[in-house]
Amino acid sequence: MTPAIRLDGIATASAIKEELKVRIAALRERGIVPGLGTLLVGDDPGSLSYVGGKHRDSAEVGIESIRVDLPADATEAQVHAEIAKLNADPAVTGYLVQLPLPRGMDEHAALVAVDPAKDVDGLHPLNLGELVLGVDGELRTPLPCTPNGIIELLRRHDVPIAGRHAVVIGRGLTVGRPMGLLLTRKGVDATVTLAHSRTVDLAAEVRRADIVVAAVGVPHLVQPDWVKPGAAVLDVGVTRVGTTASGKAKLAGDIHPDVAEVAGWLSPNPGGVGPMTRAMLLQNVVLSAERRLAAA
Ligand SMILES: Nc1nc2c(c(=O)[nH]1)N[C@@H](CN(C=O)c1ccc(C(=O)N[C@@H](CCC(=O)O)C(=O)O)cc1)CN2
Repeated sequence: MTPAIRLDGIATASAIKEELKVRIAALRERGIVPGLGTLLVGDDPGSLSYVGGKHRDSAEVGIESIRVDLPADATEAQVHAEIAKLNADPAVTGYLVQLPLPRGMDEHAALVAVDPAKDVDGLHPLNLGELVLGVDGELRTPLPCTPNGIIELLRRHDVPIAGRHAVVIGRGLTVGRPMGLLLTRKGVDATVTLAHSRTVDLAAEVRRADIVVAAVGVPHLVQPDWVKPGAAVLDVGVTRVGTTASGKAKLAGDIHPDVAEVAGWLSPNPGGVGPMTRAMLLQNVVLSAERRLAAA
């Protein structure tokens, strides 16, 4: 069998960024300068790298950066004080609280405290609620970045979705749960199985899938003999499995590399879903600025 077509997140995100540059220039011409805020608490190496990437992307397309970093021992009161400042700052079109927060900190309380109109992660309960309620209609709220990036990656590679069976592995807030909602929206029209750690026979579920989204953080969980020949496979989970001789982090995805011999399409990891997550974040900032202009 021919090896899987690569679902290239870097090239696709690049194309999206070029499209966004045009919209950002139009906003700037009308006096609107889009600004992305981030709040990072602690020094988790993954989070530091992801937040750095978000600001590099912003600079590339003409979005201003407002970056707030707090130490890992910051108090919950300090975190909420920074959230209040970001809510009030007119330079911040939209912002996000980078997850995970340090152990013991209340993530739900932090997400609820974000002004829903500035939530560019689409993770505020009101915006997630709109996604549930508006599953068949036009949405005016931001969509969660990773699931939206996955749909966009599939669409831009002409992977058929409507009527196909998708198996999503993982029920987390940022990927698994919203992924099921996005895949079943009118116009997307997949049939979804949402699998998790208590799923009885995960391999059997995955074998029935035309589209597999793995977001659990278990290195090489999905084996080649689990995958239906020709399926589209998206590798979302990342685990740091050590360091290279030069001190760089060694990363492993949820998909065994030999799946490339069976799948029809495969997203590399890194270079697949991660850059698409960042592109969808920029898109949410632009949408938020455009909505504000339309409402003025
Ligand atoms: N507030 C949020 N926190 C987190 C989210 C989220 O959507 N909102 N999702 C994940 C992490 N994530 C977003 O922040 C994210 C993950 C990966 C990448 C990325 O660009 N990955 C690159 C590799 C980067 C590296 O080498 O470290 C790739 O896959 O090529 C961006 C964002 C949890 N937290």
